[in-house]
Amino acid sequence: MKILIKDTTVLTMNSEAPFRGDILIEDDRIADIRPDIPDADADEIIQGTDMVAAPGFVNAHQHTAMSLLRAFSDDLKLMDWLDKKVLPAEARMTPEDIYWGAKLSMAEMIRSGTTAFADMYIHMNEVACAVEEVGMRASLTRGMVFLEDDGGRRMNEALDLVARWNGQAEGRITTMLGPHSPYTCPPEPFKEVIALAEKLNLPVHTHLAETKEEVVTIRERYNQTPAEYLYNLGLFERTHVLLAHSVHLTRKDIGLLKGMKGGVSHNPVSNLKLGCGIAPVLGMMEQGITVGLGTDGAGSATTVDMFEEIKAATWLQKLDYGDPTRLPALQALQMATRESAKLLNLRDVIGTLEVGKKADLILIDLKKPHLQPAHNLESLLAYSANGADVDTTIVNGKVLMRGRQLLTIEEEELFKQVSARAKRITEGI
Ligand SMILES: CSC[C@H]1O[C@@H](n2cnc3c(O)ncnc32)[C@H](O)[C@@H]1O
Ligand SMILES: [Zn+2]
Repeated sequence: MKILIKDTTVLTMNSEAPFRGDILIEDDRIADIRPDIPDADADEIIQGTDMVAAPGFVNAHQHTAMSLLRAFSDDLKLMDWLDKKVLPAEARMTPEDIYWGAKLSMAEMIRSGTTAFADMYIHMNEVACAVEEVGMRASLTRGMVFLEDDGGRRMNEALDLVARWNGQAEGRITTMLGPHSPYTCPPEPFKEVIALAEKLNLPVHTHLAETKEEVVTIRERYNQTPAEYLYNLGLFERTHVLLAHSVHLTRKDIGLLKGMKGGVSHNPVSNLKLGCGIAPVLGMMEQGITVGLGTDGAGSATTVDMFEEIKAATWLQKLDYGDPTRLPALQALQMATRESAKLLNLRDVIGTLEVGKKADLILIDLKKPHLQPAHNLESLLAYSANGADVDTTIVNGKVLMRGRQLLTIEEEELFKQVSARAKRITEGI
């Protein structure tokens, strides 16, 4: 199968300036990028005039099925929100609910230009089924809380997910192990997970230092910061690690993360809405730590549109430093693409438009009042564009949305399913 995107503006997300050209996709890969590629034997030609072709966004931290809890409970502190609202609702979620919730998030992600995501949640087999069907790329993790003895059930589910799904769906699905956080995972089970991750060569996906309360709790329990806790367990030297949040880090903590494989998913909209604080994004980057972008679940962030994260990320750093030159447009866009791809351990696979990489890309329609005139494309995309400007979304060489029509998700049925399920799950809570 050959798809030729003609006469478009190519933004690779590497350092070169945007340029006019064609993009040839052969099967699942980008085969050529240059002006005037002959269209003789293309199976499909997409006219890219007035569009920007860019790598699809990589959402580095999601709880996809939490879309079922969108706008269910807002304006609460993290622990009140989790304990009083989210956990009771999650206890009612069936595997089928998770399947439909994940699909709802995927519809929103495809519509807003995300092609890959990292997900930590429960009933992940159903999320994998939805990913296989819908055609996105995902790194899936069974989130594990070890606050009471479950006879190894969560760990078995995590390993079962790995055995069944790692490398499946034409290689679009990869897996990680997911101890939820320092405050829900005591040292012994955490160490067990780290040993397994090292043995099975799997990355670890966890939350870190999201709130000040977490810092106080870990100090009371272990006389350490949350980052010291993970460091002293040996996590950073043993495997690739994806750390969500990392808002409350000391200078010393940042030093402990330096040199780690993997890095940090910054989730600025969730952090803003839950009043968590501003992550030391530039401080981490100065130490060479990879910082990508994620939304967190729609239950906290309310949307999973990466354009919102890009805006929030850059504006927060400008505000924090009182300096508008900080975290400029291209760097914020790179966080959402190339840097997040590194966090998913897919550095050589996706995240930039390059010949030989997987064909995960989007076309953004510039013929919109808020995207004219086109003085500077990077500024337009980072500061003016939104998810609804995405015209076409392609993953692994397959078109998932063309002209804003979803091709692998039937939305009428989806909306019917999620509204009934969301009502049942949340009733009376
Ligand atoms: C055990 S699966 C993952 C678990 O994480 C919960 N969660 C959602 N958002 C957050 C957040 O911002 N911080 C910590 N934990 C979060 C989710 O509800 C699941 O229970
Ligand atoms: Zn999270």
